[in-house]
Amino acid sequence: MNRLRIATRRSKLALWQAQFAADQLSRARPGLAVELVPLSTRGDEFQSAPLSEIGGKGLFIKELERAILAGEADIAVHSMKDLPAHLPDGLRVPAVLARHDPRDAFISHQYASPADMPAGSVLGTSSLRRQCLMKQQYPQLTVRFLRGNVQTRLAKLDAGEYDAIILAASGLDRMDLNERIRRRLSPEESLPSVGQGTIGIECREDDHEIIELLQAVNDAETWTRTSAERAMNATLEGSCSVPIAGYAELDGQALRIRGMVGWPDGSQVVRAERQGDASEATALGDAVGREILAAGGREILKRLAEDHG
Ligand SMILES: NCc1[nH]cc(CCC(=O)O)c1CC(=O)O
Repeated sequence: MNRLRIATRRSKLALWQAQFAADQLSRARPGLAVELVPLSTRGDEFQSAPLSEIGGKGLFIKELERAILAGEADIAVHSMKDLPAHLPDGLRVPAVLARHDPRDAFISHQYASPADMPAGSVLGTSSLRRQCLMKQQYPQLTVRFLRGNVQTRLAKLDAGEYDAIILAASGLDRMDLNERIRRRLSPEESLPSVGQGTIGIECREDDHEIIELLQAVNDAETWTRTSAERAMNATLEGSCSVPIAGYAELDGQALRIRGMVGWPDGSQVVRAERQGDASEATALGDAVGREILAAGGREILKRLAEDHG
């Protein structure tokens, strides 16, 4: 193999991430000719509708997966946050790159943190997780729907449509827009999304040559954290139409994973956490998921599924 084709979405952030992965792969295999294959996805084309109405998270990645399965690309580079709990048959993610900042970022012209926002202030986010966690702590806020790529969302804030917005810190760091960040929210303030800040690489599960190449850029620590978070998500059967968070940290071999499921208006939040050895990552993630289900999460997920018909 001397040529590697990388399927990517066309947004600036997606292209940056694909190029970042391309650079790491080129370093791991000098002489490899890496090229990007930019594709349009339904999620990018229908930016004004709520994701849950146009088909959910999978929309951003289906076209990239189709291209790999059709042999039009060898790999696809994704934000792990955008990958559903279960991958389609025939595909796998053999590598994740070293995680960037997993935290949520608070951005505002007037306010330094969510706690400073007076009653009735408008916070922009279309993440049900961010909405739920902010409303739980600051019920006086009005949360308003906000979609579009990172640049579009910042432009809507600047146009005065919102008093503040929340975005992933990693996306802003990658786009060199981090001077816009007023506060990086701690996991206690805003428990991150499963996979946030992590770039993953997907390929065909029978493509052994590519899998071997990808393993050279895999980051072991990120892999362990991702495994724990995704195991929790799989147990909860998480989708993007549900407020779900899952965040794992590693200190040497000591793994800590925290998770939550909530009601979108913040009126209910169920949390659980486990600590254990890194070798037990998936079991710990699964245990957090099961504890959340038993402590009221199952009821919340059932009611949300009924609401969405
Ligand atoms: N929901 C879209 C999305 N998917 C991944 C990121 C950020 C990059 C990452 O998590 O690595 C973003 C933007 C955001 O949430 O602000």
